Amino acid sequence: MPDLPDVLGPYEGESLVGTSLRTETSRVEFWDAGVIAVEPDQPGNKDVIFSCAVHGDETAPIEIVRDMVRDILAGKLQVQHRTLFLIANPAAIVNGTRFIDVNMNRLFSGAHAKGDTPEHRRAAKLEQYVSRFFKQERRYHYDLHTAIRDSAHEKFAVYPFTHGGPYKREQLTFLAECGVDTILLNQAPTTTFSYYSVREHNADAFTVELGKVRPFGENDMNRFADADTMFRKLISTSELELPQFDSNRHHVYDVSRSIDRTAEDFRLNFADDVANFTEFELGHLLAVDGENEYTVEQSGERIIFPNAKVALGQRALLTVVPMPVENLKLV
Ligand SMILES: O=C(O)CCC(=O)N[C@@H](CCC(=O)O)C(=O)O
Ligand SMILES: [Zn+2]
Repeated sequence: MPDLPDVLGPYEGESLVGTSLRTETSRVEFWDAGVIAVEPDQPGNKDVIFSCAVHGDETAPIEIVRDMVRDILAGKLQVQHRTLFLIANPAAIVNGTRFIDVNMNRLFSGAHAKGDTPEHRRAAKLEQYVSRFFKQERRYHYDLHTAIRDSAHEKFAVYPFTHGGPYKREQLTFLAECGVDTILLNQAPTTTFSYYSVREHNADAFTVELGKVRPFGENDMNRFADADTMFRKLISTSELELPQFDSNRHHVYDVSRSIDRTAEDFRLNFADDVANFTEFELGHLLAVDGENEYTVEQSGERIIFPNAKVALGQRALLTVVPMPVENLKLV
């Protein structure tokens, strides 16, 4: 792994914290290590957050964010809307691991108050930065990730629980333009970063999975070109022009079950190289959690985010079922 300064540039370094720099059209403020706010002199009406490295080994989103920040500072990307970049867990990046002590993406919406690890403290601060940043009515937060496994749908987004509210055509179209053609509808509150921004700040927020986890230097950045182009357009264009919503562009899955690891002897009944969105036959044994066996209950049920190594009490597997786009309540 390259040294941290090579990865994040000087923007992560303590030296800049509390200072700001000017570009031709905006002020760039360094609120904390990896917390960079861009305040255009004449801001448009959107507040946009891009976060990365909630999981420290998910490197492609870090490179995407780093390059946007570099280009803003070099005057190559002129920002029209207030934008906050969050490099969520710099310590885990340095460590080259998903996290130092605990999975940070289970610590939002106040869950950070139940512990005192570096991740707990950082999640609390990230919430404060988001609260300090969001001011205007139109709020967006794209929390960028890459997944541990291969995936039948390379790019997908988790649409956090809407509590019965409608799903937004504009957001589905924006994501599709980013190459994210698959959406998982979460059906319960979670302690993820994206749900926090939805629930606490009424933002359009998503966990966006852009590909597979790879070490620095091994990402084929061409695979992220559409996402990168759209992210840049979003913050540099006063009103983004999107194509008409087209239901044929989207694959939608409803989260059916969330299976937690509750026992030491938890195992998945499929190989490590089985990809996300793989479908199993009705009755197929998916996981064994101590005395409990989890089998496929619905035809078309597929697995997503399987991880037998999660801490006790955490989600080890989701199952999803396809949902016709026509069944969605859209606005
Ligand atoms: O690839 C995996 O197994 C994990 C990928 C990952 O980190 N996913 C997020 C999803 C968050 C959400 O449900 O919104 C996570 O598990 O934190
Ligand atoms: Zn992740």
